[in-house]
Amino acid sequence: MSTSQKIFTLAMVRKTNALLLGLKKKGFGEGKWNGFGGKVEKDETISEGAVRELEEESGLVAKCLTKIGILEFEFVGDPVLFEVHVFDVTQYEGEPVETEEMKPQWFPEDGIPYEKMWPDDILWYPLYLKGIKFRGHFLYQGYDTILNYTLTQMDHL
Ligand SMILES: Cc1cc(-c2ccco2)c2oc(N)nc2c1
Repeated sequence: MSTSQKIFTLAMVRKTNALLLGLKKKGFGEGKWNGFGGKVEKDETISEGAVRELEEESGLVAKCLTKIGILEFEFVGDPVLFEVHVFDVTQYEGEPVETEEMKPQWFPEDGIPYEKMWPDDILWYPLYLKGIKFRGHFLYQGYDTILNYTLTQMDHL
């Protein structure tokens, strides 16, 4: 089966015991709280794409990113495979601002609104918050149901 891969970024911005999430106001994932990210353009590296998307969507300029995960998403009946590179951002400049795409809000690590997020998040956030790197593959049916998944701890990414 011919699957095409599309590379996306997801930047998770953290400060002491709190995580910055954005409410997606339109487009893919509308109505869900998520990290900040999007497509990687042809003329940029994956981490350059992550820095660009974070600034476009939140106004924050990442000064240091750490690759912490790779998530693959496929949807029943759709040959496109989403390959999402997840980064942890703890050093950044600026204050988060609402943009056309995203309404940012800080959440305490023990108050993450999983019921208003992608269903995979509740599965890998606990690893992320413990500093464990991961690789996951999720088969979605529609945007709200995971039919099956694998999630593996990785020592290096
Ligand atoms: C299918 C899917 C896509 C993304 C995504 C696209 C761009 C950045 O992330 C997700 O992000 C999360 N947390 N679950 C996700 C599921």
